[in-house]
Amino acid sequence: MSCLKNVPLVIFGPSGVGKGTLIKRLFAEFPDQFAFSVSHTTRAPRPGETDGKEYHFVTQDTFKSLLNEGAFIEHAQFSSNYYGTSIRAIEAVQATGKRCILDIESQGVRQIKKTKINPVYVFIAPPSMTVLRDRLRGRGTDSEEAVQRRLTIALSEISYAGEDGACDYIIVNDHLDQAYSKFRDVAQGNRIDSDTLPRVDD
Ligand SMILES: Nc1ncnc2c1ncn2[C@@H]1O[C@H](COP(=O)(O)OP(=O)(O)OP(=O)(O)O)[C@@H](O)[C@H]1O
Repeated sequence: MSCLKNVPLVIFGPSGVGKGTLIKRLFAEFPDQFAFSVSHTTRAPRPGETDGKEYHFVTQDTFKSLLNEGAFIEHAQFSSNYYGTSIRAIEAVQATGKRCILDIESQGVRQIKKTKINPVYVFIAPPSMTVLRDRLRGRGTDSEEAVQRRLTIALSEISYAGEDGACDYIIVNDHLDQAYSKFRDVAQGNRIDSDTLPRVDD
């Protein structure tokens, strides 16, 4: 077993690129080897959600105290709610012997780089902007306006991934089986050859 297998694995990349699809397949193939950490949130639990399972549900005051104590390696605000990944949540996964998987945005990646956590960073890239647009449309969860917004953010994520030291590996999610095979290799602590970032002028 490689020592790389125990450090958290951070997956980031544009919305709609297929991060969730790859992670779902990994969890299905190796249910005992990988897990998400349980994030904190100030949003209210939805029906069926349990505190400590989907999220640690906390008040804004508790969230702010934890933030001031330096409990979070990354946090973000979406609409009026805060979300954060705590060091303890990562340690809780590690204590079970599983590898912790973090599916986050590039803002979170920048924050984690300032902490003592030293994960492996994998950027999942689309083969092209056209394909990304088609996947976002095909998913059918966003309005055309939202798709355009996501594409604009995607451009800056891809540009960040191209910066020196931004990520350890780039995997282009073109053919799912091939991308998954590379992703599984990295998740299992192996080294792979990075793919090349797509041109973004199509
Ligand atoms: N290699 C692939 N080829 C074709 N379609 C794919 C591929 N990978 C994923 N998809 C499809 O693209 C859509 C977006 O995938 P997914 O929801 O996994 O993206 P995501 O990166 O997790 O997005 P978000 O960050 O918004 O959650 C889905 O409909 C999925 O089935």
